[in-house]
Amino acid sequence: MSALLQLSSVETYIGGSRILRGVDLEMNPGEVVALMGRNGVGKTTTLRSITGVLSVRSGSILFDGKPIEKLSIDVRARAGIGYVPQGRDIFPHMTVEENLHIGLVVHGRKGADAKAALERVYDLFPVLKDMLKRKGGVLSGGQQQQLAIGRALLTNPKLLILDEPTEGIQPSIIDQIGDTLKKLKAPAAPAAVIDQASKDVAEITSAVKKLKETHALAILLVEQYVDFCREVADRFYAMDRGVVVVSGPIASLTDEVVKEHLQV
Ligand SMILES: Nc1ncnc2c1ncn2[C@@H]1O[C@H](COP(=O)(O)OP(=O)(O)OP(=O)(O)O)[C@@H](O)[C@H]1O
Repeated sequence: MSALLQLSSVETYIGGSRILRGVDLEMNPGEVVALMGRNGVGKTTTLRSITGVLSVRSGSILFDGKPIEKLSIDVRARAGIGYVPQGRDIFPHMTVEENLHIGLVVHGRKGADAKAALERVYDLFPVLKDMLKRKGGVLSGGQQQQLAIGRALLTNPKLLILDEPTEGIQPSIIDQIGDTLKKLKAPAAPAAVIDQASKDVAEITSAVKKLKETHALAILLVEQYVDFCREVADRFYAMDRGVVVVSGPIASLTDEVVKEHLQV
């Protein structure tokens, strides 16, 4: 099978600093790949180099067999690269419907074509159809992520890039907060918070799994939450200081690897 995406020796600079120091990464069509690593090692920079938000200094990026490293963000998006940035980037004061319509307008989809694209998103994420008139900002974290993914799907991407889909709702962190609060003898409130966080992560997990089952779509996700990666990814890459230090099938992401390369 020929690779959908291939990064070879990619070097990217930010303000004179060499942030990526020769990244090699490959994805096949339909694969879910987790890009992992501690804070500041270059994961988001790698994603931005692929989408074109940052330009690469040297090395090559092939998408569908063609070099894309010199193309603009728009051209890469039209070639089939969909991107959901960190923080999801939805408009909190606009309704779900308006958020999706903006996606259609930006990508020039109209009429029957636009309607079909929307129906596909509603089929995948029925909760969005139930909440069309709600403001984006009042949705739960899991629902906001579905909205952001839904909007990115309106371009019919071959590759969907997700930057930290569980960001801000990691139960491990909330658990710790919960434990601290429990020690302060206030168990009621944190239990509710933990329930919501687990629900959000469950929703995001199921959204990614659903995409995996129903689309010939490859997904590259940056994620620090190891259990989530083990649940959804086929393979992983772990980065350290601007290079990939270990990669393999997700089953080879052992606790030792986590301890050596991922744990803070
Ligand atoms: N706009 C910027 N200006 C200067 N340095 C930056 C900028 N953006 C990122 N960096 C630096 O580049 C390095 C890599 O950042 P990057 O965001 O790619 O890391 P990351 O692995 O995604 O980590 P995180 O999980 O913290 O986002 C960091 O050391 C960061 O300080």
